[in-house]
Amino acid sequence: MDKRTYAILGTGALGGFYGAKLQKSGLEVHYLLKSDYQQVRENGLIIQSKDGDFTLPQVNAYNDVNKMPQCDVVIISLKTTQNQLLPDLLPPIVKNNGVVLVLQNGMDIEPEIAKIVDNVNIIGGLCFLCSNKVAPGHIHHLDYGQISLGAYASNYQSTGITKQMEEIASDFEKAGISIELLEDLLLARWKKLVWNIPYNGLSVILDGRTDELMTDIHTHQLVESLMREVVVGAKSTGRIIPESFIETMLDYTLKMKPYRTSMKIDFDEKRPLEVEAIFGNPLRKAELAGVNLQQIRCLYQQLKFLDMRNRS
Ligand SMILES: NC(=O)C1=CN([C@@H]2O[C@H](COP(=O)(O)OP(=O)(O)OC[C@H]3O[C@@H](n4cnc5c(N)ncnc54)[C@H](OP(=O)(O)O)[C@@H]3O)[C@@H](O)[C@H]2O)C=CC1
Ligand SMILES: CC(C)(CO)C(=O)C(=O)O
Repeated sequence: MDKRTYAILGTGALGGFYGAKLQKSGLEVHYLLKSDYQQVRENGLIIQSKDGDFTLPQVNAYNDVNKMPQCDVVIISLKTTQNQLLPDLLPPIVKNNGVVLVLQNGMDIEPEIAKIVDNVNIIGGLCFLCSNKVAPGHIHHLDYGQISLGAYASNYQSTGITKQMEEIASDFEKAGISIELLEDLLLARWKKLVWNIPYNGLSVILDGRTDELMTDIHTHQLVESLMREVVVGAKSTGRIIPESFIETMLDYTLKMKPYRTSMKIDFDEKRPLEVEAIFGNPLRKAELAGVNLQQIRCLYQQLKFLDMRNRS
């Protein structure tokens, strides 16, 4: 096959970074933008990265999906708070039998995509990336970058490794992004939440960076106890996360450069928070299985209040 073409639905901290890396490796990439459209169309993208800075003076920039070509792989890199737009944004650019690659944090996004487009391969990707958009078309990649990929099948049945996953992994690896292929997407989503639920939630509620949450004994204990509750949530849906994974996530965060989580950045910028995808959906999933995740519910309720007050 010819080289695969990529569309980036939401050219921000994550989509801008991965899209630019794919383009730099020689692939054709088409970027959907909103407020940065004019700037990026005229000046391209600037990537400031711990792995080496680079600029792409010319990119295929759009502010309307109807002007974009259909692409082999459509990467969803909007904030989940904008996913209500997907019924309009996705169908025009997805190829029959193409791939929709969901690189967003949270749970239960893929079933929503499956309702919007059929005859596509839906793949979820969990990104271990620390990246911020610091100005229009200017992305600052601070740390990490690895993606774990899993294919979606109805009700998150485990699928094995698909041909499309291997092809995407090959494109990303050529672009310098390391990829892990997984057989069970639901397990991968729960594992990512072991990080996102405590740190994203507490960073907003307690107004703290990751290093601050780790050095104080009380917040360190709180983080750990929330991680354990995510493990209980995973178990309620038949997914087992080993005890050692909690240690790995604590260690990963200790070694991370002091980081303002993406949810904290959204809060500080008075943007909507991804509360439903990261907290509401896993809570409801566990509830359906008869399990009440009390500590996570407590975070959810506080975040809903803070989010509403912050934007009113
Ligand atoms: N940043 C990171 O390091 C990580 C992020 N994630 C996840 O990735 C996802 C994306 O996050 P992130 O990249 O940080 O978020 P950003 O806010 O940086 O990027 C989202 C982009 O989508 C654009 N957008 C919004 N609405 C539209 C629209 N209607 N048409 C076109 N573009 C639009 C925004 O443009 P505008 O600014 O003009 O509104 C923005 O540039 C989230 O689910 C997040 O949790 C996961 C791991 C790490
Ligand atoms: C875990 C992390 C930092 C990416 O590795 C993230 O997902 C976030 O900031 O939301």
